[in-house]
Amino acid sequence: MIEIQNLTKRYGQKLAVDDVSFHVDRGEILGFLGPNGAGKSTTMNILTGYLSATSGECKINGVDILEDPIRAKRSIGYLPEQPPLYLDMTVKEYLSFIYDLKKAKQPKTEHIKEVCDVVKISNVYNRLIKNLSKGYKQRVGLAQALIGNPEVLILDEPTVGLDPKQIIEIRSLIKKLGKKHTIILSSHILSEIQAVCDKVVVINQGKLVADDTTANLSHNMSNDRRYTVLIDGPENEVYRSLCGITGMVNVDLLGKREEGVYEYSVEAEDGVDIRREIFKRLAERNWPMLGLRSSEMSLEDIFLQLTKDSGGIK
Ligand SMILES: Nc1ncnc2c1ncn2[C@@H]1O[C@H](COP(=O)(O)OP(=O)(O)OP(=O)(O)O)[C@@H](O)[C@H]1O
Repeated sequence: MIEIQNLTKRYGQKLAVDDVSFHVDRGEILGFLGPNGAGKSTTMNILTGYLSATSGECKINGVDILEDPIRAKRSIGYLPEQPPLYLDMTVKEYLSFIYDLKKAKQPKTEHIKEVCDVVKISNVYNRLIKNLSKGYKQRVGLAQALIGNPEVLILDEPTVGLDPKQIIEIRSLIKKLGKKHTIILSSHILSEIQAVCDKVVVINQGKLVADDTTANLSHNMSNDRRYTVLIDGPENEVYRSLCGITGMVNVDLLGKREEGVYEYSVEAEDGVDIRREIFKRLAERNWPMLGLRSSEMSLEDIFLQLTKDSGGIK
């Protein structure tokens, strides 16, 4: 659906995007991550036809954005970080204006009504945009992206500046939209990417440093087979017992969590699943296991690791 091949962009001497390739399949929600100045906006601007590339290809639905921008743009709904709203228009006037600009083909009144229903702004249809809350303005921004029913949605930090309730609402709306559209979502809120996206692409200093599913990234980058275990039992004996398990590489006592209850970090040899053996040993000694969780890295840890040379994240 979206195909980016060897994309490079130079601003004079500055190499902003350096030979980046990735693709997004139909119906996927892709998270696009990177620290400040990594080249995200440049990539998105090329993808949406606002900037030309120095070299490389960008195809939307098989159409090259540089060769046939008008056709390619028909498949794209774009919500920039600052939604392009005319504040002195009502929602109705604005969406009607956008409909005309995009030369949308759907029956006008029905289509605008349908879009308003999807993003839940029908109740403010006749209100001036400047009087709407930030969350509602963002929904109007999403509505303009949806006019014309484009297959691809490109959303640049769509939840920036919203309160937690609005963030949850917009996120679930994006998830819902993902059922019908292919979406690229740029965000610096990592939990958002983890909650909403199927796949994640990370760029750093113009280069692609990761392109995988969120689950795979977290799994592959983790020091495989690490768990945190919470055990009700005498600390030294439990420690020794855990150390004695075949395939155990390391046991660390993390600390006391309740009276008589201690938390341990355990690590097994590659390819060895020690969970059952831990359970059996503890059961034999009648030391209840109160919790066992995988210590796989969060997307936040992965992001920091992948971009650690760039001097901080946005
Ligand atoms: N018009 C321009 N002329 C020269 N350099 C530019 C121009 N636009 C961007 N850059 C540089 O290119 C690099 C990539 O910028 P870009 O805006 O794409 O990054 P970004 O990942 O979107 O960052 P942010 O998260 O801060 O928006 C940066 O070093 C930036 O300073």
